[in-house]
Amino acid sequence: MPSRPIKRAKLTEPRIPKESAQNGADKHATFTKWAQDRGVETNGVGPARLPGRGLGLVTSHAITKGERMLFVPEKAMFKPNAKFLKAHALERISPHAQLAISLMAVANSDEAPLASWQVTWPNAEDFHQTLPFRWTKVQRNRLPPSVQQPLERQEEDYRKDWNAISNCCTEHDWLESDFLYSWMIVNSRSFHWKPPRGRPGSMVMCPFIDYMNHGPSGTTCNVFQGPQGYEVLADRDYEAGEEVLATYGSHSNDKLLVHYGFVCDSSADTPNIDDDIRLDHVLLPKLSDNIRSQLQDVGFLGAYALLPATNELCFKTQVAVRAVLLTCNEWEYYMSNGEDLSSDYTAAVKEFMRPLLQEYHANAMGHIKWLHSKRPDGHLEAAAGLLMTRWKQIAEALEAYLE
Ligand SMILES: C[S@@+](CC[C@H](N)C(=O)[O-])C[C@H]1O[C@@H](n2cnc3c(N)ncnc32)[C@H](O)[C@@H]1O
Repeated sequence: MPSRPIKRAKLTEPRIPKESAQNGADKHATFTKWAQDRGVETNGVGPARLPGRGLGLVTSHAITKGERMLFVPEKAMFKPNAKFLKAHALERISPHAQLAISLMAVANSDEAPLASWQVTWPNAEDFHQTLPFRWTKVQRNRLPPSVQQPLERQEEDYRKDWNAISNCCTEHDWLESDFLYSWMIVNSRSFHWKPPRGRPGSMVMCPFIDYMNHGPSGTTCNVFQGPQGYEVLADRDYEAGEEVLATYGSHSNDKLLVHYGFVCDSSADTPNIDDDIRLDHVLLPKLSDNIRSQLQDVGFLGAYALLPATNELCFKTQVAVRAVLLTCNEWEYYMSNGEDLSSDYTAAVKEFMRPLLQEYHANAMGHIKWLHSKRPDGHLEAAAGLLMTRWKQIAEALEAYLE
């Protein structure tokens, strides 16, 4: 293969100083030292490889509830390069693009000051496998309908960002694939930082905390922004060897899949209060224009869902179906009070939804069968594995409700 000029060096292959050009545990030890030299405090936690989730943070000794596990001072954060952005008239591009292009600039500089950190990040191929944004058309056509909209939005955001910085990349002879990689790194590992004393906020990268994997609300450590930096406190007592999680937000698995390329457990045995099974594509076509317009007026049009953790339809769905079944008076009473005026319509709502959910269940089973037929031995590659997991969650939630 012809060698490429240094300026075009890919972010996937950062120029790495000799002392950090190591494999496995060594590169993490080098990075840990690099982070500590910049003021990052670690207490009893370190990186480890975990099946099915890349790297994560694991306790090396017992930790008591409330103890500080990590601290990342502001000075250790990587921030958008204001000087670079100003020089290229890029101050008004999105915060995401500002951070991504600043990351590219630093990675392509002669010093490559983040190299020890970069080698701990996933490579472009990891993103291609797990992010629907990078999947083939065939794989994307197998996604649940509820995932299509956020996926289109993400693509639109990326396209806007690329259009905004493409001239700058041409000027520096940087490739779009490098920007895309940088954009995906920011997408999956950045934080919002609002400095004290009213200084403007931005998206930033925080060394070490970015090892932390996600857990649903109520199952994770407390990660919060203090005046000096980001802090992680133990939410409970930990034994040595336990994974320490953060929550990226109370996101459904659809959102986690589109945005981060994974899904959390979500079943009756492992209830995940953040997950929902979106039903817009089954319910909206059954609502007349008149009903839709009434729902729009009261802010209840769309975002209908089945909640697997409680095995119930969400309140919005209850309202929408009651808009079809009840008189105007009864419907308004239900909306205001959360209960029916006279007889309880919960069973009638369920009967209304039953054929729609049965059809969606048949659809889910069709996808599961197709995925299984591709690899009857069960060894699915990453994208197919994620699709299989999500369709199984959808099918199980629908079955539980229909029972
Ligand atoms: C901030 S990074 C966490 C560190 C990452 N696991 C790594 O190997 O570098 C976020 C990425 O970790 C993975 N991840 C986070 N939480 C996960 C989870 N609960 N299950 C599986 N993968 C997870 C996803 O690929 C996500 O985009």
